[in-house]
Amino acid sequence: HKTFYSSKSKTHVQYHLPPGPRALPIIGHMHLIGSIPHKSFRDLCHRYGPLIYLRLGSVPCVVASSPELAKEIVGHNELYFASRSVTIASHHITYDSSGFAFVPYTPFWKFAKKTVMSQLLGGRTLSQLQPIRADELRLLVQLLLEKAKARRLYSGKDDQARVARDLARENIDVQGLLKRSKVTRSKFDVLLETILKERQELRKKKETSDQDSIDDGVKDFIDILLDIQEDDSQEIKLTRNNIKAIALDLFMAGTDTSTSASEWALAELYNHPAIFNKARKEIDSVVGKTRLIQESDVPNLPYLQAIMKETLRLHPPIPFLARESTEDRNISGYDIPARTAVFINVWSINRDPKYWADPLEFKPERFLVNEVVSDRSDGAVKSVLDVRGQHFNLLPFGTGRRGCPGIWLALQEVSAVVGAMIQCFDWEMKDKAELDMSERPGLTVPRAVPLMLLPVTRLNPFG
Ligand code: HEM
Repeated sequence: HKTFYSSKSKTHVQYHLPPGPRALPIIGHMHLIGSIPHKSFRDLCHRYGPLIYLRLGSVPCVVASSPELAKEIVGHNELYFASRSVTIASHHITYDSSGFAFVPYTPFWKFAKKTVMSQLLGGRTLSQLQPIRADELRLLVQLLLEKAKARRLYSGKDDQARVARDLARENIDVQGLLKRSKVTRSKFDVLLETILKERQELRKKKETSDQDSIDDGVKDFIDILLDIQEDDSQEIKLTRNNIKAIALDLFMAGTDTSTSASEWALAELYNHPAIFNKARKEIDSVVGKTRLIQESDVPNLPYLQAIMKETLRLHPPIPFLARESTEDRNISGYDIPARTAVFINVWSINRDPKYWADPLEFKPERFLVNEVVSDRSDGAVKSVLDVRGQHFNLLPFGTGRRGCPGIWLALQEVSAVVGAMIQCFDWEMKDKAELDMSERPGLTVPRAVPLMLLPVTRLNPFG
């Protein structure tokens, strides 16, 4: 039992906290967290149980590492754990928390999330922008075909979005370092201001001209946000900073995650040629050999979908869900005081032999037949174990109202990209060794060693 001062009731309250190691003065348990926090959390949970209490500097934290606890915390009690704590760096980089991914649970967050879910990442916008994504995939495959001709290694470095992506990564790597985050933000700001100004000029031109030719009816994220800003009937008036912060949030949350998932998928496929060949057979029989795979093929490719799920299970790009409690809650017999940082260790749940057979093996087959679960107690509705947040032993996208709004986009797009890599190329390594599968230290889970493979053209869908 520990006594805390409660600012709400203005009294001292006794809490029955979850177990944990002994804390040091000032730093608390900081010294126990290594460069890969989700691994340190797993090791501590092995010693002290699936729910532990830590103090990271002055921040009280709870780590949960079982599906049952995940269900109790972010499922049954989701309303009390729907906030996020704001670090100084993330506050600064996201325009003083004017966005929504890294902010607490507030009316603004609700408005922004609703807007993002229904408009920016809603079905209509995503299908309208589908031709742009298809074009990007075509360009990527063409680039790789050229590399294959020249027998050059591909490391993703030719990507035009590299500058922006590196900036996003820079922020993640230096979390907490205010100085660096200021530099990162001002570089982002230059990029965003240019885009906004161009767009506003185009909108003005459109207003003054009656040419329909400027307007193709397709609106991207910035257009939609500017429309909302100009619409006086909206419950909240968006500021320029809000628009920039929301655009940045989507960019930061969507880029490294999708890259990490496709890179890990390709690395696992390289190490498992039988799985690679099985996926290729499926693509050949569904898509054929005369055209490039596209997003709309993905629903007809169950094995490719299983490969994506298995990749997200073993290599969740965001290894733990980071939430904050807004009220005192009792979870599994222990007290979690208000304003405690709460981490759900998705990565360790995904690798726990209690919940998965052969957890460290890359086996997409587990998602085809074996793990069919019943959604209803009468067994009437059956579905294959899914990644969308209803099965608490597999939460790569989180769950509930604070869950990832980019699930549909990510699953479609990353699957199509990986599918194209399987359909069009064989992959070789200079020395034919097994790939190094270690993770790079940090808060997301990129590969420690960049994936360097040589594409060999197997099929040119354009030729
Ligand atoms: C493989 C790709 C992706 C993975 C694994 C992933 C995973 C996640 C996870 C675990 C969370 C936290 C959820 C929670 O706390 O319950 C999250 C939040 C978020 N994701 Fe994704 N994500 C991916 C792609 C994307 C894409 C493509 C976008 C947008 C274009 C996106 C936008 C966001 C946003 C804005 C949030 C914050 C939501 C909020 O705080 O309410 N993500 N994502």
